Amino acid sequence: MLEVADLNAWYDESHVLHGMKFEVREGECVTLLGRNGAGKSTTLKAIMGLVPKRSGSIRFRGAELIAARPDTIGRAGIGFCPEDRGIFAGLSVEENLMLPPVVAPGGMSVADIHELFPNLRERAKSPGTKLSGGEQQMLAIARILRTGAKLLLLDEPTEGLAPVIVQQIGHMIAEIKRRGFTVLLVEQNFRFAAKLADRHYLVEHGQVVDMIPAHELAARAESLNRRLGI
Ligand SMILES: Nc1ncnc2c1ncn2[C@@H]1O[C@H](COP(=O)(O)OP(=O)(O)OP(=O)(O)O)[C@@H](O)[C@H]1O
Repeated sequence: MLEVADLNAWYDESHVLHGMKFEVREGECVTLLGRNGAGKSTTLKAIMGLVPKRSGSIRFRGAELIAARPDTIGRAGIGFCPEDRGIFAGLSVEENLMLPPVVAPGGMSVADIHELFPNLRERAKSPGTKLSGGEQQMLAIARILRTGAKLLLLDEPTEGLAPVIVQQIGHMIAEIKRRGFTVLLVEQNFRFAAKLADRHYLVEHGQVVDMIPAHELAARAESLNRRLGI
């Protein structure tokens, strides 16, 4: 579904991604793991066309997106949930939910979203400012599901959340996957990622240095923890 090859990215003079290469198949949940500053968030931004300069190849469902603008990339069916979640504080939950345009058929209905995220139904009229971190995260994911995007890029969805909320987010991502969405997840919380993902890519210094299928994770956990600095 998504094939990234020889992806380079720069912030002004700073060369941050050095030939990233990985793929995500339809229906998979795949993670990018790595230490702080390894280039995981930049990889998601580069896929969305949100870095000042990038080169290489990003193929999504066969179409080359390396030269495409962010709006074209969104309309192609890729939804991005940034680390800061991007909730508009002055808008209600309902307004935030309805904000992104529908890009393709097959998105979830508001009723389906409310079934999956009951908190959002209860908080429909609340302003974005009144939401907890967990509710903001749910809203940020939920509003992508409405658009018909089939590939979700999630940047550290568990960051700063209490363990019980992290567990809820985990159940939601598993359910999203069960419903046929494909997920590319950036995570520092290795335990969380381990339960959800089919495969993991280890990122160091802007490159993929290893790929670990879920079934090899237990056997390789010790060396992986060392490399992640856990
Ligand atoms: N807007 C920016 N301008 C300049 N340099 C940046 C910018 N954003 C990130 N960087 C640099 O790019 C490198 C990769 O950062 P990135 O955020 O992609 O890493 P990461 O693996 O996601 O880590 P983290 O978990 O800390 O976000 C780091 O050296 C970082 O300082």
